[in-house]
Amino acid sequence: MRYISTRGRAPALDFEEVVLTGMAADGGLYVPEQIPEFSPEALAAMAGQPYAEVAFRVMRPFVGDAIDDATFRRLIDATYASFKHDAVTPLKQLDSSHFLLELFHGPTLAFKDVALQLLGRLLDHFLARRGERGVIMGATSGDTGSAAIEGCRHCDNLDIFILHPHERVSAVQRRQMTTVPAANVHNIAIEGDFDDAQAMVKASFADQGFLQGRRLIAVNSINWARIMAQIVYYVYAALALGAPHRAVSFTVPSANFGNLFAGYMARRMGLPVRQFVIATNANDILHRTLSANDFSRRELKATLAPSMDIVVSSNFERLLFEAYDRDAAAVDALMSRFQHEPAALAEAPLAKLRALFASHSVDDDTIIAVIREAFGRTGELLDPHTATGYRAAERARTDTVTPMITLATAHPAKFEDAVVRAGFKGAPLPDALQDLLSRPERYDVLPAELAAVQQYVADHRR
Ligand SMILES: Cc1ncc(COP(=O)(O)O)c(C=O)c1O
Ligand SMILES: N[C@@H](CCOP(=O)(O)O)C(=O)O
Repeated sequence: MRYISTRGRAPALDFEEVVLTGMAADGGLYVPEQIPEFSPEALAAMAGQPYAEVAFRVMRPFVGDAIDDATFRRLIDATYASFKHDAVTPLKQLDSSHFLLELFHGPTLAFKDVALQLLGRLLDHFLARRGERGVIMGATSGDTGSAAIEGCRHCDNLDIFILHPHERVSAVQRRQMTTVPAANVHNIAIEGDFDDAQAMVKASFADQGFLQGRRLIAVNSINWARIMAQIVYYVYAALALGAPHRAVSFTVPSANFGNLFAGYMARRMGLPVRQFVIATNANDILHRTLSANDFSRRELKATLAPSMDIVVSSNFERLLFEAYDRDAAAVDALMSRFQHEPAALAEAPLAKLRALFASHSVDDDTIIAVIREAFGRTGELLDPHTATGYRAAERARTDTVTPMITLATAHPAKFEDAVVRAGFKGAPLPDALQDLLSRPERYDVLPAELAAVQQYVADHRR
C-alpha cells in the first residue's frame, strides 16, 4: 500500500514511512493511494468476532507487507488488552433507534486511546527494527496529549513533546499529561490557543533543521495510523447493529475531523452508512462550511467542550480531497486561499458532501441543558463533547428508522466544570486515577513562538 499527499507534490510513501512521518513535505496530508474495499460477505464474516480480530481484518490492507501478520496481531492484541471493557468500544442503547458508542474505556478515558495505544506500539516496533530514535511533537486541546504520552512513554527510542494551550484544558486533562514522571516526556503550556500549538507543530515538519537529523514524528491525526485505527470501531459498531444487511448512521463530535474522517473511510470501504452528522461546539467552522459554504476562520472561542476548541480542522482537507475527486491541485489552491482569506467550496464537491453529511452547532448553554436532559431521559451522564453529539443527532438526523450511533468521545470525569454546571456532583475518576489531583506536576510555560518552542525541543531531546 502506498500513500499520496492531498496536495500532490510530495513523494509517495509506504506504510512504515507514513507512520514515521507527519505532514507531507508539500503541506498536505497522506491518504492511501487506493482505498481498500470489503464485499458484503467479507463484512458479514466479521460480525460477532472479537474487537481485536475485526481490527486486524480492517487494518491489514493498509499495512501491506510492512509488518508480518503474526507481529501485527500481537501488537493489536496488546493494544486492546489495555482497555477496561471486554468489548473495547461497547454500544449502549438509549432509545429504540439511538445508540451511544462508548470510546472512553482506554487508559486516558477518551477515544484517542483507541489509536494512540496502537500508534505507540507501531512506532516502537519500526524504530527498534531500524535502530533509530525519533522526536514526537504533538499539539493537544486536552485529550490527544495524555493518550500520546500513555501510548509512547515506554518507548525508549522516543522523546515526546506535547504542546497544550495554557489554562485552556481541564484540570484532569492537564494532570493526566503533567504528572507522568517519565524522563522522555515533556509538556509545554503554550501562551496561546490550540490552533497556535497545532500551527507550530505543522511548521516544524516543514523545517526540521532544529532537530539536527533526528526524525520528527506526528501523533496527531495528521498521522495516517490514527485514522486507520479509528476506522475499526465504526465497522465493529455497525456490524453489531446488523450491517452489512442494515444501514446505520453516525453522529460525531468533531473538531480536527480525524474521527469523522475515519467513519467516512469505513463507508468508502463498503460499510453501509446512510448519514454522518457533524456535531460542533461554538467553534463551528465545519457546520458553517457545510450549511452556508462559509469556509473561513473566526476567532477561537473557549467553550465547555474544550477538546473541540479548534478552528483549523486538519483532516477536513482529507475529506475535501475526496469531495474534489482527488484533484490535488484544486485542494492545494483552496487550502492556500483558506490560509489568508475566507474561502468557499466549489458547487459539485459541496453538493456531494451535503448528500452524505449534516451538521449542527451547540453552544455552552445547550451543552449544560443536554447533559441534564440526557441524564433525565436515559440515566447516562454525558461528557460535554458527547453532549454536542447527542443534541446534533436529535436535530440533524434525516430519519428515525435508521439506527443512529452517537460517538461518546470522552468520560465525564475529565470535565468536571461542565458536569457541575449541569447540576451534578461530578463524575468519579476510575481507580487508577484516584490520586491524580495530588500527584506532582511538571511542565514549562512558553510563548506561542515557533523559535522558542523549537529551541526547547532541541535543548531537551536526548
Ligand atoms: C473528547 C473529544 N471529543 C471530540 C473531539 C473531536 O475529534 P476530532 O478532532 O477527531 O474531530 C476531540 C478532539 O479532537 C475530543 O478530545
Ligand atoms: N481534541 C484533540 C485535538 C487534537 O486532535 P488530533 O485528533 O488531531 O490529535 C485533543 O484532545 O488534543
